[in-house]
Amino acid sequence: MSMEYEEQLAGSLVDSFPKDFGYGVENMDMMQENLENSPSADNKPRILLMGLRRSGKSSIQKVVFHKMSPNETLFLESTNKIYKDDISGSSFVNFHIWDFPGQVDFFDPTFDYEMIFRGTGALIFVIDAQDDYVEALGRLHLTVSRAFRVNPEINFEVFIHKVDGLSDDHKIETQRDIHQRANDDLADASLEKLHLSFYLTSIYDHSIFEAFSKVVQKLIPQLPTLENLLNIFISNSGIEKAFLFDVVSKIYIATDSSPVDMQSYELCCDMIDVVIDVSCIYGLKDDSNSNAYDKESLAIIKLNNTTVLYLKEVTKFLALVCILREESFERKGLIDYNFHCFRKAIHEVFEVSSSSTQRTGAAVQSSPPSSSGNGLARLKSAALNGTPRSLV
Ligand SMILES: Nc1nc2c(ncn2[C@@H]2O[C@H](COP(=O)(O)OP(=O)(O)OP(=O)(O)O)[C@@H](O)[C@H]2O)c(=O)[nH]1
Repeated sequence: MSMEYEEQLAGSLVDSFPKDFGYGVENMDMMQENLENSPSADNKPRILLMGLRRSGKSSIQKVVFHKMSPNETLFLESTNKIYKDDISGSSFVNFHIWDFPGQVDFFDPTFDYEMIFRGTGALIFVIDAQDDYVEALGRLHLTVSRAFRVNPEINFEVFIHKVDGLSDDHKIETQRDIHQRANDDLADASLEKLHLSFYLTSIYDHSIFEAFSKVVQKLIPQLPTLENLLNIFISNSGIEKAFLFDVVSKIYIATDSSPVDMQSYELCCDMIDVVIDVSCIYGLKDDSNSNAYDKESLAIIKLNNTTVLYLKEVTKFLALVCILREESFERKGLIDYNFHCFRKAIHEVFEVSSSSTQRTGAAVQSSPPSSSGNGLARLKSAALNGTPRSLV
């Protein structure tokens, strides 16, 4: 079985990867040198955060990528200029997020929206669901129609945000209404080809991480290969669900093809918090070079409902988190062997993709989170400001 498994994994690596996005791999030193000399080193894909004033754009960015606790966002000041955030220093996901001030004036000659939209992978438009959203819908239409004309390849994502203040019925009704009106506006403008995806989000639960995961996944050209590897891994190991997580942001960059249920995702996010917290408190060595998340990172949590959570390091940025039944965990040797093959395959996937991005000069993840730099600081702050939920 194991040989077959390796063959299947190898087979699935034959896919060729589009070369426009770059992601993290582990043997980075050589690559970093090349990149520093590369003129296009800063040519990273862009995710734009747009929406009316106070809709929650900066909060989303701070909570997801800077581990700010949701309550602290109450004190965020209004953004007055475009804030460019390069989150690639400590995360697998290698892109820029541009947070726009509430009112972007497309008619302002100093605002070169063509240049901005041309290099954009995804445009997230945030609508405050607790407010009257008529004005926001008008703005959404103006923004996406302009962007679409400049670059029809952009993924248009609408976050119906702050839904923590809404009842379940109200949430569904708001989503239906916004969906209907936004698409009617597009149909009136003969823009039926422009596809909008909608998400109900809040920074006070995991919905914002889940939505961001889906946005980011659409930008990962290797996604089908990753899903394929995860499917093969879980079916040969008796595992029920597996997520490949970016540890710092807790975005899952891929999962197997069985449906994602929110509780499983939350459980896995919480496990990452626990592992990093415990590692920060008890796992760091005295020298300042040690890292809270490293090659040795591994955790097994047995729940009282015969479920086992299993976390293992895959790369400097990625962890595999699995949910399985206790009886399947009895074959831990098999799971570990299959994991070994899976890990090897993941490394090959990103080595192939990074060597192809190097050849084309596109951006790749250049600096792993050094213990003294951003990475550890963020992991440490993750430990201090983990998500506001306790273990489910
Ligand atoms: N209830 C609730 N409040 C939120 C949520 N997200 C953000 N907020 C609050 O919304 C307010 C505005 O958030 P910001 O992130 O500053 O909004 P912004 O869109 O960046 O605003 P500008 O910089 O003015 O464009 C803050 O008080 C946040 O605490 C959410 O999911 N739920």
